[in-house]
Amino acid sequence: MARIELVDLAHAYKPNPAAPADYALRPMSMEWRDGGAYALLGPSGCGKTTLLNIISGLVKPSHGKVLFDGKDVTQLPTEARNIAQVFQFPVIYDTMTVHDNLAFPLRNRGWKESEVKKRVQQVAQMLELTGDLKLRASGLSVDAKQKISLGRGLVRPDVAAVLFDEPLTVIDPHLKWLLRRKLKEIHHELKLSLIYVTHDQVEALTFADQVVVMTQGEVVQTGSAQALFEEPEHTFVGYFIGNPGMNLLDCTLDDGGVRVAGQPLAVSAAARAALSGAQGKITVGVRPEFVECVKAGEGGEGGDHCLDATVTAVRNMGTHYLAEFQLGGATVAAKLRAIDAAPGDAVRLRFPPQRTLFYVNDKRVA
Ligand SMILES: Nc1ncnc2c1ncn2[C@@H]1O[C@H](COP(=O)(O)OP(=O)(O)OP(=O)(O)O)[C@@H](O)[C@H]1O
Repeated sequence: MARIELVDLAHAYKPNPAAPADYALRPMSMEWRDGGAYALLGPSGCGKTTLLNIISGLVKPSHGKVLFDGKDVTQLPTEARNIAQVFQFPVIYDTMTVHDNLAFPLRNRGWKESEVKKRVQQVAQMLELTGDLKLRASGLSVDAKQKISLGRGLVRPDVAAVLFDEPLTVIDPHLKWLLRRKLKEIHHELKLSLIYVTHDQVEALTFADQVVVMTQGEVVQTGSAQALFEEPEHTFVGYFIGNPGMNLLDCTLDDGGVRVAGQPLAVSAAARAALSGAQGKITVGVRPEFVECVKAGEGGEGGDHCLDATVTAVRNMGTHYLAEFQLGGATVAAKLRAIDAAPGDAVRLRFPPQRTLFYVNDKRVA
């Protein structure tokens, strides 16, 4: 297992990149700890695969270095990096048994047969493949074949890292749910360094200790599921994580507070200080889980943290109501335990100050 450092890393597929948009990966530096489980999460085209391929050695970066345990591996080919990889589609030997497929990476490195047997049993048990060990891979379903690919990726204990590129794409939804949790348990047990590319937030948040969120070739935040949910450092993280994502509303600075859709919204002293003199686009963010709905004319004690809005939709989701409101030209979503209003009604929406975040040019300031 290895600590992985990315130092001033950047990559452009086109020659002579000039503008930031010319880069598939914009300049970044970060360190991933030995034995950590990391997910690279972002929409299609944001640069996840480029970053994974730079770590595996399939792509040589145009700038910067990749270090494994302090050793510069940037110019080393994939086979000299001591990594395991699992791809979207199964990569296995159809004519071999499941056992021999799992044993292959170990036998290739000269492991004793008794040790091979022990390790294969351990990995097969974790992936619930024990009953299939004697079967020929060719007769198995695509799900089972992909489990073998996962097993082959996880079987060597001495790799620098195991890299996964959307490995659950072909897996049936129910098994996908089980495997996500399984991978987390396996990580806990085998303590391998895992790097996992996905565009699926549930997959990333279930599997990883740390999620690296990317957009347009840039890493905008690395954090735990809780940090990404509660304290998104960038408006993209607020929007991309959560279902629905964070409410993000344009606002203007006002004496002692801000204005949202022309209405005053009181802010904390800390937020006021952070916003004072801000230049550029100012955005207020509050997650649908934290928005409160009170009747028009009522604001209770927190009246100055309320804004007038109109209900546009209410859906009963079984565990909660998902309500939508019109606030000026913007839409605000709220997940509510109960709602005493119907579409067309005037209400007040309360943004609790401790759950209300502020962004200047998309970066969080308070
Ligand atoms: N070999 C290549 N040559 C030129 N441009 C490329 C190449 N590979 C990727 N790109 C471009 O680099 C950018 C990042 O692509 P990348 O595949 O890394 O993103 P991704 O987040 O993994 O997307 P996806 O989930 O769709 O694979 C995209 O604009 C893509 O078109």
